[in-house]
Amino acid sequence: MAVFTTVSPEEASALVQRLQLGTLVDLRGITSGIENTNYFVTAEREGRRTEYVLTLFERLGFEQLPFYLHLMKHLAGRGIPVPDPKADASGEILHAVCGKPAALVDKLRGSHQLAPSNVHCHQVGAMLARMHLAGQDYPRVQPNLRGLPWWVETVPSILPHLDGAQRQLLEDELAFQRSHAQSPAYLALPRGPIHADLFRDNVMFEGDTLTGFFDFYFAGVDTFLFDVAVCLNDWCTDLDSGRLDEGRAQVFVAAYQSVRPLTHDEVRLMPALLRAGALRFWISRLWDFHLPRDAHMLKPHDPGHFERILRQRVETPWHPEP
Ligand SMILES: Nc1ncnc2c1ncn2[C@@H]1O[C@H](COP(=O)(O)OP(=O)(O)O)[C@@H](O)[C@H]1O
Ligand SMILES: N[C@@H](CCOP(=O)(O)O)C(=O)O
Repeated sequence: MAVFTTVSPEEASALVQRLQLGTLVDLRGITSGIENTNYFVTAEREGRRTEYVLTLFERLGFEQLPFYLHLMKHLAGRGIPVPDPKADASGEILHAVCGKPAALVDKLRGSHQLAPSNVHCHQVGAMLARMHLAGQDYPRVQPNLRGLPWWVETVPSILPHLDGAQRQLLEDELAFQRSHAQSPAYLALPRGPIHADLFRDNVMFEGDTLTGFFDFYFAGVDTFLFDVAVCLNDWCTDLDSGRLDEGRAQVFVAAYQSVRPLTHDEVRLMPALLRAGALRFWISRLWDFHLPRDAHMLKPHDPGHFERILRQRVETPWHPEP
């Protein structure tokens, strides 16, 4: 489960009061998730109950968090359905609970769509593009902290845990991505704040209607194409084989392009970015699996899934239809 830090009702109650949200009526640990401690918090004010999500950040520090929290506020202010962080009387949205950095945000309505069809891919694609456009005037800058420099730093600690074929694949792909990242076409790709982890379990639907995106704590300034690739590798991928589902992928990209058309180079570089998106999550899953922080408390995701996806993307490059 992902409650690394136990929050008492007294501590949660003090926060709820400080944020002038009424009185605490319920506090429930959330057992999914792998990064942070999360609780559902219910508060009552003037006879009305509202649900929030309390997150205690277990890896990120006070210096990195303003980028994520203000980005959510910025996007929420522009009509993108993302949780709005709650401020105290002085306007501060980054709090401290149990000595850890913490935030309290709106709980989004709905549930995850874990078996997405074209209808869901269409909505995520269009909303992703809206989010990219809405983020373009966001003034804060922070790189994607799970980008190339982190891959380069992390791979040596993972290699001893792999067999020969896996080592070869990881080293070859890292070399390819390092060289690709120097190419003029890559360096000229459109950039801005991206979510960078918009998987099926970070999006909510009510029925077939998208109600929001959450979990912005891997966001950063990076190429928009990387965000599209991360989504295609999850929303439009057959989970057993790792193959891209051509139909869903075309729908996703067409919906994205109906809001923000891809440039010629974005279309051209799609295969390399699909590989980058697969590599990023293969590395983080291997890292969580072989070098866990607190093994009894979390269930690492299967790294083999992204190894399969990476092999598929190398063998079968994919471009969207014009
Ligand atoms: N703002 C939110 N609204 C509704 N549910 C949320 C929200 N934030 C988190 N959750 C729930 O908590 C779970 C774990 O959150 P997540 O951000 O994925 O954790 P972690 O960052 O630890 O991986 C999600 O799968 C979702 O069910
Ligand atoms: N989406 C990533 C893991 C990140 O965890 P999250 O629970 O914060 O989304 C993966 O599937 O490896």
